[in-house]
Amino acid sequence: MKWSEICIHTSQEAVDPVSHILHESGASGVVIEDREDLFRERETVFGEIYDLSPEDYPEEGVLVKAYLPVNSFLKETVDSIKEAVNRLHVFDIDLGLNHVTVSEINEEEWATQWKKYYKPVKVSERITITPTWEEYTPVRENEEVIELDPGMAFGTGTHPTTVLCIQALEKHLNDGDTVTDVGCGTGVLSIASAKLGAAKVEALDLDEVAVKSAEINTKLNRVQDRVNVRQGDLLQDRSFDEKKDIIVANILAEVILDLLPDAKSQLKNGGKLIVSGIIERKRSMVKEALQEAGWRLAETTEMEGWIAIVAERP
Ligand SMILES: C[S@@+](CC[C@H](N)C(=O)[O-])C[C@H]1O[C@@H](n2cnc3c(N)ncnc32)[C@H](O)[C@@H]1O
Repeated sequence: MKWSEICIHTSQEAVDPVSHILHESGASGVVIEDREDLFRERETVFGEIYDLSPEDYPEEGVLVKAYLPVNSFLKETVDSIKEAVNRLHVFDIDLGLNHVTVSEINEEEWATQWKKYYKPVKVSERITITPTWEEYTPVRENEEVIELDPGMAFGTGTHPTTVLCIQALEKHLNDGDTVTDVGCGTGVLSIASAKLGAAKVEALDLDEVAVKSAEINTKLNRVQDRVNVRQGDLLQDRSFDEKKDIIVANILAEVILDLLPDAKSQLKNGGKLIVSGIIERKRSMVKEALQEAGWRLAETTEMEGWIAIVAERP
C-alpha cells in the first residue's frame, strides 16, 4: 500500500481543530511540528536528553502532518479536509498561512512504519479483520476472521466505507445468497460475503493489481471455491448471466450512479444493492438518483462522514 503525507501549515491556535479534522478523515496519527517546542523547557525522562533539530521546524507557525492511504478516495479526502479547515474561519480561528501540501511517502521507508498501525479490528458483530502478520485467536463463538494482506490494493478493511458495507452485508445477506462485488480491491467484501454464508460471489475490479490481491486473499481465507475474481469494468461484463441476491459496490458516488441501470438488470426481484464510498455532501445526490429510478431505500448508515445506502430493486 502507498501512503501520502498531508501537511497543513497553520497557527498554534488551530492545531487542535486541524488535528481533529485529520483524525476524523481517517488519519492513523498526527505529527505536530511547532517551532516553540525548540525553546520550551522540558523535563528529562530517565536521563534522556531532548535533542531537537531547528531545521525540522517551520520558521513560523506550526506544521500538522498526517498520513493517509493512497487510494481512489484520496482526492476526495484531501478536498474535504481542506474544506473543513477553511470552515474554521467561521469560528474566528486564525489559520495562519493555511498552506496544504500532499506528498507521496517512499514506500520502502514507510513499509515497516504503517504496519504498526494496522492491527486486528472487529468491524461488525461477527467479522474481525486481521493483517496476515498478526497472531489472532477468535474470542467469540460465531466470530469470523478475515486475514488480509493488502499489498498495493485498496482495502485494509478498516476504512469507514468498507466497515459500513460489511455491516450491511451482515444484516442483509442470507445463507446461500449470490453476490456481485463491484470494485473488489483486496477482495475484503467478497471474503466477508462468503464467510457470512454466500453460496457464490463474483468479484471484479478494473485494476489488475486489485485482481491479483483479491485472488491471493481469497485463497488465504480458503473461500476461493465460492469467490470468482476477475478483471472487469462495472457490471458491463455480460458473462454474469445469473441474477444475484446482492450487489455490493464501494466506489465513488459518481460511479455508483453509472452503475444503477446495470445493477437493476442484474439483481433478482427484491434483491439488494449495497453502495458506499459516498461522502456526506453527495448523500442526497445518490438517494435522489436511486428514488428517481424506482429503488426502495431500505437503510442509510453513516460513519466518520461517509455514507452507505442499502436499496431494494424496484
Ligand atoms: C474504494 S475501493 C473498494 C475496495 C474494497 N471493495 C473495499 O471495500 O475495501 C474501489 C475499488 O473499485 C475499483 N474500481 C473503480 N472504478 C471501477 C469500475 N468502473 N469498475 C470496476 N472496478 C472499479 C478500484 O480499482 C478500487 O479497487
